[in-house]
Amino acid sequence: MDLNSANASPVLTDPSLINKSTFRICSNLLPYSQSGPSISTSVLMIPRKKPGKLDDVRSNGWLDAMKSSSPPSKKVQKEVDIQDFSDDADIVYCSWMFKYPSALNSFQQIVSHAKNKQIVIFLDYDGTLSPIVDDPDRAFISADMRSAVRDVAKYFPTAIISGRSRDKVYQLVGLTELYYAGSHGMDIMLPIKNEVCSYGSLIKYTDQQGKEVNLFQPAREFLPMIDEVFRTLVDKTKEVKGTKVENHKFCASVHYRNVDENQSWPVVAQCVHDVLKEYPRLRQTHGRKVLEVRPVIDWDKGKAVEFLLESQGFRNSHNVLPIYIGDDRTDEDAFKVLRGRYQGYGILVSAIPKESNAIFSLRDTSEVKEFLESLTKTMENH
Ligand SMILES: O=P(O)(O)OC[C@H]1O[C@H](O[C@H]2O[C@H](CO)[C@@H](O)[C@H](O)[C@H]2O)[C@H](O)[C@@H](O)[C@@H]1O
Repeated sequence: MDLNSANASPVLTDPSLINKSTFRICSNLLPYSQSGPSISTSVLMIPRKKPGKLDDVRSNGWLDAMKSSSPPSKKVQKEVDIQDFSDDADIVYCSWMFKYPSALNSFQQIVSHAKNKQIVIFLDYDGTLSPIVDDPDRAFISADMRSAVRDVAKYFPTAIISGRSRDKVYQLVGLTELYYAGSHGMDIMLPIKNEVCSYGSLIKYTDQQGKEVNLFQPAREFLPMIDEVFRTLVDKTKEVKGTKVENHKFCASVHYRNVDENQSWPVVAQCVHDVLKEYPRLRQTHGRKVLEVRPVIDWDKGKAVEFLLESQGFRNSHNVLPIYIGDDRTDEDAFKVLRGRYQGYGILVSAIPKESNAIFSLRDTSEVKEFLESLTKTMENH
C-alpha cells in the first residue's frame, strides 16, 4: 500500500485507498435490525420552543441540566474518595458495561463485522481525543494520540466532528489527511474530488495549504447573527466570574465549568436565556459544563456523518461500517444515525454510567488511543 498517497490530500485519505484498506475478515450477524431513520436530503428549519415559555431558568430544567452535564472534576472526586462509595461506583459501572460493553473487550466482534466493508472512523475532539480540562484553550491532544489518529487514517477515512470551529479543531489536531467538520457539523471541508451529494450547494475555498477544497455550510446565513450573539453573550456575562464565551463561527459556547455553582450558575443560565429571547432563530443546547447557542436548523453531528459518508460514495449502507467515538450529548445524534441505516458502531467515552444511543463504551481518552492503535495493528498484521 502506498501510504504516502494517503497523506497527499490536504484533508482526507485518497479514496483509492479506501477500497484497498477494506477489512476482509469473516463476519456473520449484524447487531441491529435493518430499519432505521431515513436520510434527510435537505436542511430544514425546525421549530424552536416558543420564547416566553422559559420564564425562569430555575423551574424550566436548565439548572438541573447544567448540574448533570459533566461528571465532577478529578479534584472533587478526590475530596469524596471514600472506599465504600468507590466500591459501589465500580459495581454500578460494571453493571452498566453489560449494556455498553467495552469496545476493547469487543474488539474481535467489531473487526468481524467489518468483513467486506469499509470502516470509516468519526472522532469527536474534546473528551475523546483530549481529556476534559478546565481551560478550553488548553485542551491539547497528546503526541501519542495524534500518532494513533495519523496511523489509523492511513487505513481508514477518518473525520473529526467537533463543536469547536473547524479552524480551531484543525489547529489542535494538526493532521492534513483527515476530514474536519466544525461547529457541530455545520462547517464541513472536503476535497473537490469527493462525490457531490444531494444536500445542497458547496462553496469552493482555498485551504491553509493553498489547495482548492469544497465547503458545506448549511447555516451560512447565520454567520452575522452568531457573531452578534457572541458579542452580546460576552457583554452580558462579563460580570460573572469564571464564564468564558467562545465563537465557533456557526455556534457559540458559554462555559460555566469555572463559575461558582451555587451563586452564579443561575445567573449564567438567566443571561443566556434572556439573550436568546431576542433571537428566535437560535436555540440553546447543552454540552459538558457548557451552554451552546446554535441556529434552528435540522442539522447536527448525525447529519454531518450522513453527509460525509454520502460524499465518499457510501450511499449503500451494506458496504460501509462507520465507527463513531464521542463523549458528549451532541454525539448522541451521530450514535442514533449509526444505529439506524448504517448499522455502525457508536462508542461512548465515559467513566460514569449514562444512558446513550451508543453500542459500546470506552472509559477515557487513553482507551480511545488503545482502540485506534488496535485497529491499526490489525491492518498492519493483515
Ligand atoms: O464536540 P467537541 O469536540 O467535544 O466539543 C464540545 C465542546 O468542547 C469544548 O468544551 C469542552 O471541553 C473543554 C476542554 O476540555 C472543557 O473545559 C469544557 O468544559 C467542555 O465543555 C469546547 O470549548 C466547546 O466550545 C465545545 O462545544
